[in-house]
Amino acid sequence: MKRPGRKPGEPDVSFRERMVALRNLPAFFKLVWQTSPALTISNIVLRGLQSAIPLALLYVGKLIIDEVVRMTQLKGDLSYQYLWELVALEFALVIASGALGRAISLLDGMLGEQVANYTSVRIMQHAATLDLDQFEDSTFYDKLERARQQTMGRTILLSQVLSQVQDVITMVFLAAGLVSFSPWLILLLLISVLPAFLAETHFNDRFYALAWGQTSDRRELDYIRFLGASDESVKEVKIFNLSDYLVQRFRTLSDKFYNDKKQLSIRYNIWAVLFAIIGSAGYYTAYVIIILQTVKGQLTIGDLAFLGGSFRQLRGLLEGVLMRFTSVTQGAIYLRDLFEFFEIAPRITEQPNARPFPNPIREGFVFENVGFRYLHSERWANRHLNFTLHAGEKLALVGENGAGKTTLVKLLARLYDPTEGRILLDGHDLREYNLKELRKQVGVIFQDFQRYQMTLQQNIAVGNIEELNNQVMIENAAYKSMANELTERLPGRYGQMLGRRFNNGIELSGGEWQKIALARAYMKNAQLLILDEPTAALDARAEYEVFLRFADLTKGKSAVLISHRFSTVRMADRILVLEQGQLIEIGSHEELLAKGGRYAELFHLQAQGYR
Ligand SMILES: Nc1ncnc2c1ncn2[C@@H]1O[C@H](COP(=O)(O)OP(=O)(O)OP(=O)(O)O)[C@@H](O)[C@H]1O
Repeated sequence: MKRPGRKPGEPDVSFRERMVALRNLPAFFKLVWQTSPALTISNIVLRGLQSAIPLALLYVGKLIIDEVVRMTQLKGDLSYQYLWELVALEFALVIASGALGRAISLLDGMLGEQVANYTSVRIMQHAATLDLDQFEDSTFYDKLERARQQTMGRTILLSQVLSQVQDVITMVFLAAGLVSFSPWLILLLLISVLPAFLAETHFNDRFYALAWGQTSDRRELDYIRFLGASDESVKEVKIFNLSDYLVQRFRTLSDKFYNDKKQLSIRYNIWAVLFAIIGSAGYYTAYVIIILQTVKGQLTIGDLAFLGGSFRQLRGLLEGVLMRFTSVTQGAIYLRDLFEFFEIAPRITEQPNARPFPNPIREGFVFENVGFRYLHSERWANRHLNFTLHAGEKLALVGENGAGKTTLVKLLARLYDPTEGRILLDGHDLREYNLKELRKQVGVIFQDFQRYQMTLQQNIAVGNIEELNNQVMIENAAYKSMANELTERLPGRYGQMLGRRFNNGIELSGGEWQKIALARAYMKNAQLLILDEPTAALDARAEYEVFLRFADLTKGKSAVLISHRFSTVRMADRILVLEQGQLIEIGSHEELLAKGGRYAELFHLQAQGYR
């Protein structure tokens, strides 16, 4: 049933749905258990002990009062021994309760933090298995964001659920005592607390819907906060004078969140006060009844203290349990987001009996009518691609911006699978091959490569992280890409922290970063090397040298180069010209020039610029 005031797409958190969400709790506790069995068990045992203490305290209190009353009515020599024993017992109980409470919150804190860390690790691990296009989908991002938020929230859920169980046990103890005197008091208790519980459920539902509806706006808010104060954006923010605009946008969004939440919070608190009055009225009705019975002599003064105390505590606990119930179900609903995220499965997977990747590649890659369309896009980024990348061949991709060059190499590296057609490698569909081996054998350096805020050594080693400590290999790769020249001016040499984010980090120029990225390509002995604009940031001399080495170093291996510079492109064996995702020309530099087609036109255009 849709409730009034609900926006389309907002989740409907009915009572039933809350109960259903509770089904996530066992899975959650499994996760808690996996995190630390020892902490989990200790926590449960301590809480079990703690839950019996309130009843014991009340009962000893009653015995003390009854004993005091009895003694005041006696004449002559009095024996205090029993009384002092009772007082000592109560003292011991109070001390035990305090110590247990501390121990429990210590365990809660430790366990909660471990659960948060463990969940973060699992989110990272799972995210790493997912496909590139899943990351390019904003609904996926929202889910990832909600899953991430779970990690801290779950610490609270954990202690809430455990406290809930503990309080229910305490209540059973207290109720047992109360029932033996007058069962209907329990009924009165339930009736007085119920309205507050229903209101709580309703408002929690509204708060969740509000948070749910704000997920993507919140991402924008975080993004603006980041843009407004980060080393990456500060340059442009200053030059374009963006600060006021960003602040304004931040204010608009954050004010909207604030106002939405404020209205709901005010309404919630007004209702909460009203229902608390009903709860108190119930308590005092019961109290008056107990007082009257005591006056009539049906109950002792100790009974009065015990029953009054039990009832007050029971009411407090019941209220707490019912209120907490809604936040526990709330937490369980958020857990659903977390577990749903874990359920997202990658589509780019390998079959159970995947083929080993050929080593060496014998024939090469054959594109058979390959087409690719991005998710949610009407346009084909690649279409009707038919060509062969022969084993050992160096192929260059040329085309205007948006022609589909990067998309083509992403298909080749199996970051996406073709929407139509297929890519064969040595006669078999690329999808049939072992994916891990494929990732090892196909090396790609993208134009938007990462500048890791790590040491130079780590920055190069990311190309093959298993060799992180292989100094010889790293220096070799650096030599091949000319990144080695850089080390001469880095005080920390290969151990030098790069970037500005961390202490003593040194920032590099665009071309220097590019040489490091190139070194990554040499870190593994891949059979197919794909370089997407590998020299765009290099100066002319560096570019020339890089390519001399490249041709030499990749002898016998296949390579695909994307470049807008014809000085680079002409070194390839063959050149493939793309236009609007389609292949329009293919051949060697000389052949294409002789043909006088699009390639020749683009080539002369660039050459003219240099004249
Ligand atoms: N992740 C994406 N989601 C949706 N569309 C995309 C995505 N990436 C690229 N496109 C679109 O696909 C088309 C081909 O893009 P591609 O990046 O392959 O071009 P390109 O030839 O490498 O361009 P450039 O020379 O500018 O790097 C473009 O129209 C682009 O807008």
